[in-house]
Amino acid sequence: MEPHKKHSVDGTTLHKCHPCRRTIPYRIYAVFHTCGIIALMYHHVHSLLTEDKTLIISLLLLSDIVLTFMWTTMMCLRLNPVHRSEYPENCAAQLEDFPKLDVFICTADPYKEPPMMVANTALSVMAYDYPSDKISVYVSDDGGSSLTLFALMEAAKFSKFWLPFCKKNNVQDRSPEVYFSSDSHSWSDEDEYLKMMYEDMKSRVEHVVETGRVETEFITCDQIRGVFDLWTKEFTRHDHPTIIQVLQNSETNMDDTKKHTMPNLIYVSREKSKVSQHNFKAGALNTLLRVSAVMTNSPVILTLDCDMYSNDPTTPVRALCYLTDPEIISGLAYVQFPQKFEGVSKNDIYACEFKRLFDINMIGFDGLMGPNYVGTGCFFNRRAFYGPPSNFVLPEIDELRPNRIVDKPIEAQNVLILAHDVAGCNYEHNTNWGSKIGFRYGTLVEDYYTGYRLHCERWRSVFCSPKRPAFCGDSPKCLIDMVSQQKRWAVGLLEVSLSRYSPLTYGVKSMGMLMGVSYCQYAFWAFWAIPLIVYGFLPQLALFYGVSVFPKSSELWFSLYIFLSLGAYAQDLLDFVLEGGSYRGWWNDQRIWSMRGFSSFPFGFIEFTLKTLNLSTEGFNLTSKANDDAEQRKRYDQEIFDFGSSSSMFLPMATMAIVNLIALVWGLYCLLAWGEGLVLEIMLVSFVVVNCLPIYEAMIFRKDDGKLSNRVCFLAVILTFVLIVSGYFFVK
Ligand SMILES: O=c1ccn([C@@H]2O[C@H](COP(=O)(O)OP(=O)(O)O[C@H]3O[C@H](CO)[C@@H](O)[C@H](O)[C@H]3O)[C@@H](O)[C@H]2O)c(=O)[nH]1
Ligand SMILES: [Mn+2]
Repeated sequence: MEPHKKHSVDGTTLHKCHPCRRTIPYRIYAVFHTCGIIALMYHHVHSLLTEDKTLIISLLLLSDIVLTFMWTTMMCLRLNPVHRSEYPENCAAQLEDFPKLDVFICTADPYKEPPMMVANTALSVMAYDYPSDKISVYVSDDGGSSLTLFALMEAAKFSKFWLPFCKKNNVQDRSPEVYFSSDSHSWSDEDEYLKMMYEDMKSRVEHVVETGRVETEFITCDQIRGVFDLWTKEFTRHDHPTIIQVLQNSETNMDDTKKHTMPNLIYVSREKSKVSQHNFKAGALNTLLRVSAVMTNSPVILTLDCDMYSNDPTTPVRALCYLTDPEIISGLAYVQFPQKFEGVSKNDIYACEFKRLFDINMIGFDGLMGPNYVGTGCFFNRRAFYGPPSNFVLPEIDELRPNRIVDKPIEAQNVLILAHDVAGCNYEHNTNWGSKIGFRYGTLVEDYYTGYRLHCERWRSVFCSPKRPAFCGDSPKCLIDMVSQQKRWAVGLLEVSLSRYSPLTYGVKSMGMLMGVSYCQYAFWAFWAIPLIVYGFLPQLALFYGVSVFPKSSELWFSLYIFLSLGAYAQDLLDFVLEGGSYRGWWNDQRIWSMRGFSSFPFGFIEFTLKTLNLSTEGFNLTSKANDDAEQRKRYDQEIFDFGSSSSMFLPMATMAIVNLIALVWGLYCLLAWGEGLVLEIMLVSFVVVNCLPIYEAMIFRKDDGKLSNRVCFLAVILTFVLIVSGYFFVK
């Protein structure tokens, strides 16, 4: 799609694409920055040959190579960013011809992902402004939990009232939890009545979750009473048969007013066995792909995480502006919406909004071949899972062909039998699932990897970012959750970058230079650890021993350092602010990025190594979405860092903070005592110290549960001592 191009069908415009105005200045700046980098590399090589600080200079050179590489990947995404707008009202004219829509919702643990949250997510999509009989919602429960099934059974009942209510009153918040807890509207009697019904259901579900079992008197729906008997004594989440339960059928179920049909709602918990691989979320999604192919086989698929409810009922029509455009559909794999989060603190202290990931880089990718897939809020063209646009890969059985027309009711006996069959844990043996068909296996970041492989097959994608967020989700709300999530991503990304499908080799070959290198920014994400750790310790230790690692302020190279670092930071800030971020938000973002460099990334490296050597079997650690610690919640809202667990992940950053503080004191002392000092080193150290202020606070001044544990502080002091002593041998 060329920039500035309008796409119209029969004279009505469906969508437009506008290049960003910053493109030209960015390209000009890139030329200067590149010259600067070349000069710096020359400087390093020259010093390496003429000076005798080989170790120090080699480490700096290595770091700067990584920084240069990362900057290049960002530059590729800054070459042609585009914004898009779409015109759903023009698309809505063809209501009759809307394609069927299958929605996939993933959940995996009723205690980390409260069933009520899953129910709300399901209700919010069932209530889309879209022909109800064309929507089918499939919930995949990897936790194999009767509690989740119970919540969905209740949701199905409630939806018969909720859906007509939303449509009649044109409610915008179609997640009942959001609607009933908002105070931006006045309450009618009908509202009150529905709210009561909702609260009733909520208390039943929460009661069941609390007691941990579904008692028979709670099961009001006779048709599905039997299914709960499947949870026998031998049933565990890692070992159980397939459960597929149709909770609502659009052919037979009407809403409360008997005017509208209801969407399909289907609960799926795939068969699990300890001895066969389940491939985490990618495996769950592939099961849904097959089960839905057997039951409804809709051409459009929306994937959602259970924590991402729909925040705008018109979203599917918006996606259709692209997915029904005959000019592009044959090559279009998916339409990705950004992940937006609710309840984020004012300045986002843990940088969990991921502005770079979900906004800034997205528009950059969109000007090339399209955004990467981020696991949720994405409308797929079903065909995209079956090989490249020009080269259809046949599934092993006819019933799974993406273009097959389904002509049997979803509850027909043989449909259900086949659905159970394709959800079996051994079904994928000797098939192309996970390698050539469906979501791709082999990494903990199935989303990134699947999108990447689709782009390698020369599929395209589109980024759609409407003003009103289309989906709202949950993000980590304490530090340990954040660093653990990031560690999982780091491991998953290393699994891609160091495989034979690395974007640097395979990617560049199959998608071209720009896309391939852009994809490297994530793939080599953990490599940020190298420059961060080197710059966090090396100049500081050198400072102790009066050794200069950077040019003196009188040298010309000094200005080069200032230009490159200020330039890179300023451009990062500019990206952030131009895409709607705040200055404080940016400050927090860069701080968290450097903290990850001392926690998630190095620990990700270690875990990846252990995994490769078969010494660890770490899987997919779910992020907890049950924030029920009130104290912790309060600290988060007040933007006070929460180090609340005594994890060794905090040790390197605590050590780094202490080393920098001592270095700063010592450096300033030298500067004052002798009137000359290592200016660049002191500037760097001061910047780090300012960034570390919350860490010092958590070490010394705080008494609450969120402070840095004594064990970590103690170890950090010892480690600092060891570093300083050993610094004598390699710095001097
Ligand atoms: O074995 C598993 C593990 C996870 N999930 C689901 O995967 C989703 C994402 O898990 P979450 O703990 O919320 O991880 P996040 O780090 O928040 O998720 C981001 O990163 C993941 C990849 O690591 C992507 O799958 C997600 O879409 C993306 O939002 C949830 O709906 C889970 O229920 C499963 O279905 N089966
Ligand atoms: Mn999540």
